[in-house]
Amino acid sequence: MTGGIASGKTTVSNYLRELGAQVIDADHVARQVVAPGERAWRDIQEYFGPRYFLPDQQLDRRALGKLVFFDAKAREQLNKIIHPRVREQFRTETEEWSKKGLPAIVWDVPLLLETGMDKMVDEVWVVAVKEEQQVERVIQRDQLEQGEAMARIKAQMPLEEKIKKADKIIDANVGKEDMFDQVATLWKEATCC
Ligand SMILES: Nc1ncnc2c1ncn2[C@@H]1O[C@H](COP(=O)(O)OP(=O)(O)OP(=O)(O)O)[C@@H](O)[C@H]1O
Repeated sequence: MTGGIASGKTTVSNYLRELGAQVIDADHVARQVVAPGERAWRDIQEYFGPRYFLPDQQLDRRALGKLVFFDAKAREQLNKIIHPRVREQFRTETEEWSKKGLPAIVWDVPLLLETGMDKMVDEVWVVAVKEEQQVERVIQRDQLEQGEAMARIKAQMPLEEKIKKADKIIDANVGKEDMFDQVATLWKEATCC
């Protein structure tokens, strides 16, 4: 499952958990793989240096985030370090959960299409929200100015492109209850028979 910023991915994945889905969350995995001592943590130290680490050895996500927002080469390098580890962790966790006989496993990955991870799944679900609605949700949730919210939205792959690659679309322009009805139907289809 994927979708733009503040489209409703977390809301959908929390509901999927209620329905009994096992959800693997990319934000969580991305934090796991840079934990002190992990391979990506070591690679980041080697390439970016100690200034991007806090006194307790944790990665200074804010400092590194600032750097890669403005520096495309640094961003590319960081992605090169982190993405393979994230993919590996997804594969391992999925194998473990599959052995337990779960009917389906949901990957909640904001950059599913951008990173090519869509090639690793059976079905791509896109949580789709109109830009006006998205701007409103970003402004409200993150307390941002309109321009800043817009800049974040524009930095992402356009919704039309995501929709082209989707097997299933969740319309997130409607209220939560209506959105949950769609999710319940998709979950039933994916897990039945
Ligand atoms: N169908 C909906 N109707 C109204 N509000 C919604 C709906 N879906 C989500 N929201 C609200 O929109 C905001 C963003 O939703 P959510 O955090 O689930 O998005 P997200 O895609 O996980 O965001 P991000 O990737 O930026 O963390 C939240 O405040 C959430 O309560």
